[in-house]
Amino acid sequence: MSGKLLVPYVTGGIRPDWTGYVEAYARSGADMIEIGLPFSDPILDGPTIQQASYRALRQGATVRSILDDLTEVDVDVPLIAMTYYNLVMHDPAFCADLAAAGVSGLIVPDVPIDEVDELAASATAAGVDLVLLAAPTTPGPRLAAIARRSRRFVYAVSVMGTTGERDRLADDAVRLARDLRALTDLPVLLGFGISRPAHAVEAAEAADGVVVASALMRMVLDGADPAQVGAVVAEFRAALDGVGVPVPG
Ligand SMILES: O=P(O)(O)OC[C@@H](O)[C@@H](O)c1c[nH]c2ccccc12
Repeated sequence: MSGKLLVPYVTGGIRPDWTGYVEAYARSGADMIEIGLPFSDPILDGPTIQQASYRALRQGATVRSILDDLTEVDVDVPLIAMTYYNLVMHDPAFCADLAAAGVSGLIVPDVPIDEVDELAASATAAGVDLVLLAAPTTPGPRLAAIARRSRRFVYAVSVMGTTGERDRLADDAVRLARDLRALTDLPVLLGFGISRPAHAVEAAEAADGVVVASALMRMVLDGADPAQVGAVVAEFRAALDGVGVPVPG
């Protein structure tokens, strides 16, 4: 076992039985699970997660309905919510509601670090870890601040642009992960464009693990059931477990 972390994603409310994906991911070796709370204007998302968000919203998914669904889920794996600031900023109870539903982390990618104080305070008060993101163009001093203020892990965004599948890991990704590793003892997880187990292996040379979303959500949009998507999560798990382990013979 390499100890590399695997964080698969699912859009909350994508199907009536969507929590089945959460359970399948947990059984397939996920270390944490990212739950997208769909928002109508997901500016950082590429076509796959956009489509998943719209589909969930059309089916009536709300923050409330998703958190209610999650209270019924019994998994040992930490749940990390991801959403946009719009859904968070008007609701003083947002972080407390997450905690009450068993969610222990939060990613809000459109809050710049200079404006994160209020949200960070309410997350801390609720016992929710606010995960901050860094990008390949983030300047050094800012990178240090992000590394210092992030909780649970630091999210290293592998490319400038939107979420979505890519053919190969960006060169900048490995450099960013290395830079962050030098700044913090928290795990550094790479995300954006990790679409195949081979990408995860490459990413894990420098990072402590990966976030995988679009590659899984494309399957979900195409109708794959929890067991089928869980099988792909298990492939990522097996690939990461092989990192740094000598090949026998
Ligand atoms: O979809 P990808 O390329 O595998 O990347 C993960 C990413 O989608 C997921 O972590 C996430 C979904 N929406 C986001 C918005 C911003 C930052 C991160 C996210």
